Amino acid sequence: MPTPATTAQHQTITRELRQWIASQTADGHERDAVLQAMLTAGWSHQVASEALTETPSAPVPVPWPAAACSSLRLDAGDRQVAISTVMRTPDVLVLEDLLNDEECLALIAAAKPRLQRSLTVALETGGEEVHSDRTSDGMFFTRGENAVVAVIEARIAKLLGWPVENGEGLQVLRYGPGTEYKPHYDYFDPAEPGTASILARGGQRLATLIMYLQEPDQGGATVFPDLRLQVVPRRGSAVFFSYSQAHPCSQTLHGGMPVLAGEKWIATKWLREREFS
Ligand SMILES: O=C(O)CCC(=O)C(=O)O
Ligand SMILES: [Fe+2]
Repeated sequence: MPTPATTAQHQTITRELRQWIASQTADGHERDAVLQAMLTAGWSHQVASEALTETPSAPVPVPWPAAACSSLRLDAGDRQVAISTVMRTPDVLVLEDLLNDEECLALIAAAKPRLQRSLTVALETGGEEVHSDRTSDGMFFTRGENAVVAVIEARIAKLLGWPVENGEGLQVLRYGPGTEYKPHYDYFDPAEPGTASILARGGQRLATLIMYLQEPDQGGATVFPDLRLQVVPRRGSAVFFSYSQAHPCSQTLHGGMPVLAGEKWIATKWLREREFS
C-alpha cells in the first residue's frame, strides 16, 4: 500500500494510490475496508475519499430478469408482466401492468394516513433530513406489512430473481402540484462518512423499481438525464434500473420531474446486496 509523502494538509492523489485502489476493488474488497486501510496508512480522510470516488468499484451481480432481452412478457409468479422498453448498460426496463388498479388503490389508501414530508439520507451522519431537492410526502411500509404489500413483494422477487429479504420495505410517495425529486443517484456514496452504518443493514442498493400508483394530470415523468430518457408515470406500470457500481459511471442519475397538475403517487422497492434488516 503506497504511503503519503507529505503531511495530511498537503497530500494529493498519486498514481500509485489510484493503481492500488483499482487493484483492491478488482480483488473484491469492500470500499469501506479500502478506505480504512488508506486512513491507517496515513492518508487524510479527504484525499482517501476523493481517490475512492474517482475510482469505480468492481461491478457486482445485480438483479436482472434473464428473459428481459428475448421475451415479450416476464413471469412474475401470479401474473405475466409485459415489457415495453429494454435498455442495456445501463440496464433499464419499463414494465406494463405490474400492479392492477385495486392494488394501486389499496397501497394509496394504506399509505395516506401515514404520509410525512419526505426525508433524504443525510450522508454525513447516516441519519435523515428534510431537503429542498425532495418536496414529496412519503412513508415506508415494513416488509410483508399487510397482504397487498406481501403479494407485491413476492411478485417483484419472482420477476427480478432477487430474494424478498434483500429488499427494503416499500416506500410510497405522493407528489402534489409543484413538487418534484431533483436528479440523484439511489446508491449510497461510498466516500461519505455516514455510508458505513447504512451499508451495515444489507450492503449497497443495487437496483430500483419505481411503480406508478396514480398518474398526475400533467408532468411528473421519471427522468434519466444522462440517457435523455423520460418514463411516463402510468398507473400500474413501472420502471426498473440497476447499478452494479456505486458511481456516476452507472449513468443512473434520475429524478421525478415537477408535477404540473393533479397528484402523482409511486411505490419504490430498493434491492440490496444482502438481507436487509
Ligand atoms: O418520482 C420519481 O419518478 C422518482 C422517485 C425516485 O427517484 C426515488 O424515490 O428515489
Ligand atoms: Fe431515486
